[in-house]
Amino acid sequence: MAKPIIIGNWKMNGLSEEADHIVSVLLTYAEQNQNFAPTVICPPFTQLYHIRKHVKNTPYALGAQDCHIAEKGAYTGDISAAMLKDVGAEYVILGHSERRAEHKESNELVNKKAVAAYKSGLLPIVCIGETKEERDSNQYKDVIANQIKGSLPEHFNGLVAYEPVWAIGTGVSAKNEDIAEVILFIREKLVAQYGENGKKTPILYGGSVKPNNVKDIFAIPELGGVLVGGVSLIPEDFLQLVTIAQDFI
Ligand SMILES: O=C(CO)COP(=O)(O)O
Repeated sequence: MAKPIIIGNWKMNGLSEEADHIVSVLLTYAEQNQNFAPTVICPPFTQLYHIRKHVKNTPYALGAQDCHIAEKGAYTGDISAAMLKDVGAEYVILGHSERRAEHKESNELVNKKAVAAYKSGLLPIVCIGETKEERDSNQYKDVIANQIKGSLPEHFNGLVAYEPVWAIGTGVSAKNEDIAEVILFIREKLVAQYGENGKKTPILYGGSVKPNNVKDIFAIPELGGVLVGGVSLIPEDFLQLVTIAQDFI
């Protein structure tokens, strides 16, 4: 297995001073350590162009946190995948539960965004995951199956992130056996939908990933990496995840 990928989702955080601080800590680490696990940082749109200049020719890749379905046009306030590519992004997070909840993003919309991302040369990171009510009422597999079927386009070349909504930002990650069960379930669904290609899609876990639980999470079979929120804003802790990932090949 390849080294797990680590993706930091800054969410709506990172004014210039904070962004510069995080990036400078990451760059110092990169100067001192070679050949480390693939690492992606997803700052807010406002920081992408600036950070691009600093991470160019370093091991860090850049991602964004959303994109519009159209390439360009009369969509005031929106940002297209082509624009993200233009400022150096290689990845884009789509269908995060915070967007599904706050902006009522449907599986159909996420699907169209994934197509737009792919057409512009970005790798979509499509987020799926059940709410606490859906887990408690034992509907989580149906929800996840629907999200996979609805959110992933016919031709999909990207990553899937399993983020149970109830584990995000709570400080308490899902139990490893629960994560493991869902990761295998997602793998089955991907193989059913895409055949051989479905075996290659990296499946990530997100939800209160921290230095003290990441080692056990990386050990989960079929897991391709982690999508990290809060800890991505604490560069020393984020880099501990990167260091721990080294041991997983
Ligand atoms: O939503 C997340 C990443 O996209 C997870 O956030 P936390 O790591 O803060 O729980």
